[in-house]
Amino acid sequence: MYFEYMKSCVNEMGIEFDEIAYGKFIRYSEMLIDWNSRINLTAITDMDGIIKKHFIDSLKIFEFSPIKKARKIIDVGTGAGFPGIPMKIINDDFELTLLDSLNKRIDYLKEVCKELKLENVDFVHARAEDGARMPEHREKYDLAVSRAVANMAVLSELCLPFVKTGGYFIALKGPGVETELSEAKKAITEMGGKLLKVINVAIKDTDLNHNIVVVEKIAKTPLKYPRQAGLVSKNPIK
Ligand SMILES: C[S@@+](CC[C@H](N)C(=O)[O-])C[C@H]1O[C@@H](n2cnc3c(N)ncnc32)[C@H](O)[C@@H]1O
Repeated sequence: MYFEYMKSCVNEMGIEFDEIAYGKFIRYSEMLIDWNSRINLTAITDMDGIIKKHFIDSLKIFEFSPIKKARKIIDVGTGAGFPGIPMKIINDDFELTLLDSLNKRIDYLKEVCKELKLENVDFVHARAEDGARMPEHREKYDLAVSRAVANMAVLSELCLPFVKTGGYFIALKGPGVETELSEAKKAITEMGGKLLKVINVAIKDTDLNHNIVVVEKIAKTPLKYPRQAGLVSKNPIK
């Protein structure tokens, strides 16, 4: 029912979309609804909402086309797998790490990836503040992505330490991003980042207007960051 809709949204970004990918999205939506009755994953439970507000919203990240070249991507605070899993379904050319601080969500993500036969996916149960201090994760990624986890100042401290110099951190944001960005200038610079661009995207057949905030990593993050869990959100860098 949503095949043509998804195909046209994805094709618009210069990416192929076929029945196999569509079948995976449908199975993913079924698992999301099923697991959501036992563990809290999402407030959006109707098919139309899942397709547009979760799947297409996540895939809009490819509007910034240089990320098609990323080979190692981490999704910080992935929750029910957004945006990481939709990205992986339509483009299998990268290694994906899904990080979340809630173990029940990690269990669910493992089941989804097994069921959808998604390969080269790693699962990390940790707070981002701790994960980014682990040598196997620190400055090891071409791209860190995150949606609906924290404001830009906090998120920059949580995500940029994972990114290699020359890589990107991308936050998927709703309206009102300008205020957040003006309050995050210092945090982005401190973490070795530079705001590259904000891409405004519309989701077809909805009134949703979202923003893809692209930050380039231009220098190493000082070792004192991220600060310990609790401090980052309680006392954001300003
Ligand atoms: C509102 S949900 C958003 C989930 C998903 N990214 C989405 O867009 O639907 C926020 C998620 O971030 C996780 N989270 C919040 N703070 C975190 C932190 N410091 N480190 C790791 N995960 C965190 C929560 O456990 C939750 O799963």
